[in-house]
Amino acid sequence: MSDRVEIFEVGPRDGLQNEPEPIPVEAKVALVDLLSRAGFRRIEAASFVSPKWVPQMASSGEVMARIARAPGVSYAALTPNLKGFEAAMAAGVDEVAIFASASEGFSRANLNCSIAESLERFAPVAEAARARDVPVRGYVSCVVECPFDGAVPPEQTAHVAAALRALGVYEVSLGDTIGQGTPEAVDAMLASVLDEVPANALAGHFHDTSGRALENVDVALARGLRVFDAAVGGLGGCPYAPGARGNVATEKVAAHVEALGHDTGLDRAVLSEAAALARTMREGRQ
Ligand SMILES: CC(C)(COP(=O)([O-])OP(=O)([O-])OC[C@H]1O[C@@H](n2cnc3c(N)ncnc32)[C@H](O)[C@@H]1OP(=O)([O-])[O-])[C@@H](O)C(=O)NCCC(=O)NCCSC(=O)C[C@@](C)(O)CC(=O)[O-]
Repeated sequence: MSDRVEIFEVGPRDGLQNEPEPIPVEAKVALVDLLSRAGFRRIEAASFVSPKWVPQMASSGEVMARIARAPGVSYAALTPNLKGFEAAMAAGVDEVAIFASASEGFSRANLNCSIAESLERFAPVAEAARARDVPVRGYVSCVVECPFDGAVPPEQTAHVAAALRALGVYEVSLGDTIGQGTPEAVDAMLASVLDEVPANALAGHFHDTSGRALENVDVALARGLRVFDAAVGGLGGCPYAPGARGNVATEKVAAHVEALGHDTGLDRAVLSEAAALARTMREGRQ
């Protein structure tokens, strides 16, 4: 078996957004530039959210202005509303992401509104993106477990994934935001989501809080998913999800899926360099 597995690199955004001390723009740019040489097709480099909510991402425009864009790489950013979308366009972002939650508790904590209200807010973003021919990705957070509401029923995740698809997202990334998903729970969730969205329009986004991320990658591979979000060096966490730790490390996922016979198209030597840089960014505060 040698089919392609794509790793969508989220380190510069999901990885760094939770860092408590401001990281200098030069360091963020150096990380993105290194990742640009590693062979990713897509790198989430920025987030145009309220700086009051996520101060670390306030420098996103500057980061986008200073990175050396590699041909063929799509540089992505989160955009929770039209204000974020316009800022992302001004910064030259190639694709945007809207992000909903499968649980009401996390939706309130992360976006200050209900799931239904968040979907209403995303509609004009999706419409504006369509008008400009900008691809839109969708995230669903807390797909199996929520730090506020507990276990999330699979149908609830499927409902939100379907709603994002209906808004026109080309891919729905399913987030085990706090990394508490067991392989059984992830499998049940995927079975339900696959009734609504085909595997080739889904991505797995696993945090490694409980050390089960690779098992969950295996479950998702068996269900036909071929895209996984990961953060180089295992950076990460979500400021509005208590207990959320790092995203699964990119180099770990790459080694794992390559050992299973999949091709990632990544340069593992450059990836190691990027992981070392990511670790120094995190260790800067230890
Ligand atoms: C959605 C809001 C804005 C609502 O926040 P709000 O306070 O309800 O909204 P508001 O409209 O009243 O705005 C408050 C202030 O923010 C400003 N503002 C408003 N929007 C923007 C914007 N786009 N860019 C810059 N500024 C903005 C706005 O202008 C105003 O400024 P003020 O008048 O007070 O000076 C807020 O809740 C927010 O920014 N939330 C984002 C939280 C976030 O980024 N969380 C982390 C990302 S999600 C995640 O990590 C999960 C994921 C995707 O990785 C998958 C997984 O693992 O599950």
